[in-house]
Amino acid sequence: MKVLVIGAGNMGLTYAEAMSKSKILKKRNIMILDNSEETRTRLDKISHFDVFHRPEDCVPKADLIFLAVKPYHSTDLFTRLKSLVFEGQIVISIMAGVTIQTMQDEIGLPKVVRAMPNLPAQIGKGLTSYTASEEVSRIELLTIEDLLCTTGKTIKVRNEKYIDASTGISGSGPAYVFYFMQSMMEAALQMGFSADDSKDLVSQTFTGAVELFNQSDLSPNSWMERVASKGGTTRAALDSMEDNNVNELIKEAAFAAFHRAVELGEE
Ligand SMILES: NC(=O)C1=CN([C@@H]2O[C@H](COP(=O)(O)OP(=O)(O)OC[C@H]3O[C@@H](n4cnc5c(N)ncnc54)[C@H](O)[C@@H]3O)[C@@H](O)[C@H]2O)C=CC1
Ligand SMILES: O=C(O)[C@@H]1CCC=N1
Repeated sequence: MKVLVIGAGNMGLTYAEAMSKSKILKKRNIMILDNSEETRTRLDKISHFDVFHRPEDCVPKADLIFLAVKPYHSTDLFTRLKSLVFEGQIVISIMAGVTIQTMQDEIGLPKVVRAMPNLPAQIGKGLTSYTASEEVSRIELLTIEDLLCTTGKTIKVRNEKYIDASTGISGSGPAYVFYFMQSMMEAALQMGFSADDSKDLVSQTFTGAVELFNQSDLSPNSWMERVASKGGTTRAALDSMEDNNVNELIKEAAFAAFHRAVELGEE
């Protein structure tokens, strides 16, 4: 099976690298198409990929076309793909918002998988949700799931609404965690810690808390109660967050991303 990854940015290259290490594909079975000369020059130095700049040289050779360009580049790309694709090819898209129906109509291929990964895929700790058009067979979907699993965990969702929803939770989610980390690092600096110490204080706190959570069946609320003593310091912090409605604001932010994903699909 030959896979063509279109768009070798943060996510496309991550998937190309991960898939190339899997047993499902041989290294030479991954092709990359990117329209940035700078990116292609950089990639040419990584010998295990065949890198292309003209769709006509690679699209007809692919069994599976993995789309990883920004959503606003998709329309031009679809127009170029339409005359080059042939029946039986499968499209996998990780683009936020862009719907299966749009890809079927604009590329002209019925077999489409829509997936939403996240940035920790870069270190094999990603979470990718996915769903497929009914034209994709169960066997094809099993192979695709194996490919998506090369970057971490996968969850199959019922329909595209959940792809947009997971964009608001796991797709954009790493940025919310970094937002929280940035705020805590700024607080540490204001308290007088050095930049290095601020980084250690915050990063080890996040790592430790997440590992505790992962190794137990307790909810985040139960863990919060274990940290907070009555009348103590943590209670003061949690009360301050409650008074400022932080819980609601975080949910509002996740829904903003969800709604933006839906909106991108309508643009
Ligand atoms: N960055 C993230 O955390 C996540 C991104 N995504 C989705 O992944 C997609 C890619 O995002 P990034 O990798 O962050 O973008 P990026 O900007 O790092 O990479 C996009 C690449 O596509 C190339 N490109 C643009 N138009 C092209 C065309 N017509 N033909 C060939 N190559 C073309 C660009 O040169 C660039 O190398 C987006 O649609 C985004 O919604 C999904 C989940 C997480
Ligand atoms: O911000 C974005 O649109 C993409 C989708 C999920 C993460 N990054």
